[in-house]
Amino acid sequence: MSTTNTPSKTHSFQAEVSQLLHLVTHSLYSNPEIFLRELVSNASDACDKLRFEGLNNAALYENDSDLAIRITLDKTKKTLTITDNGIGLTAQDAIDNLGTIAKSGTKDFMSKLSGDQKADAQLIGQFGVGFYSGFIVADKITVESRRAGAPISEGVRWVSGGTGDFTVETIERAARGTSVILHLRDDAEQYLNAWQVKQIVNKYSDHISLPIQMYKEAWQDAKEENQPGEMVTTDEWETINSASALWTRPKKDITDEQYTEFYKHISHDFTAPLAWAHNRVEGSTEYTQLLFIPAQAPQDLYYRDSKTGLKLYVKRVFIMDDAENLLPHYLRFVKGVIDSADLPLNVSRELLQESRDVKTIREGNTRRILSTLEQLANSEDATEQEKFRTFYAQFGAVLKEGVAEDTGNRDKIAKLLRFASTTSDEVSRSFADYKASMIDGQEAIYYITADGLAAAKHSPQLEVFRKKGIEVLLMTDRIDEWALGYLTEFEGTPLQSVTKGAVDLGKLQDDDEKKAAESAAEQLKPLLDKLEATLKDKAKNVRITTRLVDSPACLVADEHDLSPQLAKMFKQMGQAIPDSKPILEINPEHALVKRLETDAEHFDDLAHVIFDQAMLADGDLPSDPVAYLKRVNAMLLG
Ligand SMILES: Nc1ncnc2c1ncn2[C@@H]1O[C@H](COP(=O)(O)OP(=O)(O)OP(=O)(O)O)[C@@H](O)[C@H]1O
Repeated sequence: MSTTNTPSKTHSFQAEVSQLLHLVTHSLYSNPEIFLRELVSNASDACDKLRFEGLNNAALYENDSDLAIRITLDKTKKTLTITDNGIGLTAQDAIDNLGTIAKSGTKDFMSKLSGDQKADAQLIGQFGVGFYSGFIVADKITVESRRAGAPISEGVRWVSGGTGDFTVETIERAARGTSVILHLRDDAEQYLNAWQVKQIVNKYSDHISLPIQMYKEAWQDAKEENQPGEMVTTDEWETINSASALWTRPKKDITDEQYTEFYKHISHDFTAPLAWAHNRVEGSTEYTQLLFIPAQAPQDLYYRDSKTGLKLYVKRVFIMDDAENLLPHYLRFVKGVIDSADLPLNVSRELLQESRDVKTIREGNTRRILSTLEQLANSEDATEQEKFRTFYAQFGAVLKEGVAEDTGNRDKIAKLLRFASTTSDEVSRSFADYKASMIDGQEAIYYITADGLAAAKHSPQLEVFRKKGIEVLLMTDRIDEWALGYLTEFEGTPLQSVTKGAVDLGKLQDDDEKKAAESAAEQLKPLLDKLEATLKDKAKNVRITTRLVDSPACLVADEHDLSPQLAKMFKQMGQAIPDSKPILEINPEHALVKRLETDAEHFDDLAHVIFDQAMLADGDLPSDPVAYLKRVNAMLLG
């Protein structure tokens, strides 16, 4: 037992902690029992940390290497205590870690709070807020701890009633590790019932790889005859969970609920995963993979320093979080565990980069994730299909990065891509679907990139495709243009942007159309020259097109120039790009174009208006909007 050494000192909680505690202590919880999951999870993390530090410093074990988590109940004092013999806390650790919010998951949670107590309480129930969840059931928490390897005299006692402050004092503590003592509220006395606590541990924490122990209960007959017997607590410890790392167990012994709980434990995501893949891989490199595909993108998915990668274990010893070398960057949304049988226990991040085993594991993981996604995408089952839709809505844009990043799997990734098209507003058309509905004589897969669905759908460039009944894929993700730069064909069929270069409809354009276009180009040569001269600051050149039906003109990029979309994206990213002017294509059949030939007086204004309107049709502003308006107004009044 512990004795006090120094007087206690009072500290204030960080403002966010006070805010969080106010909510925790003043709300009614839909799911109060999650406090146990959170505290057992912390105890397990503390043991993992000791195992890891112990690899280089066996003295930290203090001759006791049997790591375990113990839960004890004291009906008289009304306390529930969770004790671990993990890494423990120094006094400073206790001040720093139990007085501030470190966990990004908790910050995430705080940002989701609505201010509506009922809704927020529901959120805590699902989410859990780490250590502070203890205050859901306790009106006072005492933490007693000693850091592994520290002298007995350097134990610490941290006490708080869950309001603005906490006290910290130095104590003597023989046992290494931490005890979290919950002084239960009157309305939380059900957690003094051993049977109930066991149920909760089974529900949420069965996957924890350490033994979670409680005193065994045994039936005792009554001492006097005709009196009822009762369950009594013995002084023998009993392990109440399976106590083997979940990924080491055979698949058939693991329920969906257990997989889901495990996912929540490692990811801090409160939504169940969409799918998982669990395999023991044998061969030149041996490892176990347990990979999860989440149902919801984290907020930091696109941040440069977002947490990526998997937890790495070597022969069940925890080595590191976020081992980014185990997955390519475009699969950074995947969560899970890799347990390698071959890597050395002292493996460092630097070593991981060079290891052949790691390369093999990364390739294996990539294959597995892509095939899991393929299964969902191709499933006949409506629920599985819905899962793929959810996946794609959350992570489709990230997956596209793989087209550029992962040459070896480019074809596999291309099969998973989905787009809206001129025949479907829903992002559901695959390249294969597209190919299956190509019309006779069609030789390419046509696509257009634009800022949004409306701009894409109404683009003048699509007019001829509509007229001929040719489907065009509508690509509206910022990354599409860039990714498509790496994908020139799909299973032998070339991909062609309808906004780049001259439209080449190949066999789809009949001879009469071709001839008509050629003769128009010849006839209108003087007009084209004049337009080019007038618009020399805006357009690279001006030419006749057959792609337009209802619109007078459109802008296209030259075959080898950056498309306007990509140019815009690079500009937004602050990158310098060569200045390239678009080509103005005009529709010789359109009345406005015809007017150009006859109305010399308004030629200049009309030429500029036609150019600026082509910009507007692409969803862009004319370079001088006021000049544009003046010209239009003058013409309206003229
Ligand atoms: N049993 C324990 N032993 C040692 N340290 C602990 C223990 N419980 C909590 N801590 C310390 O307190 C910190 C705060 O715990 P909390 O549960 O609020 O968030 P967290 O555990 O950091 O979040 P995450 O679960 O994302 O790691 C932990 O990071 C850890 O340093």
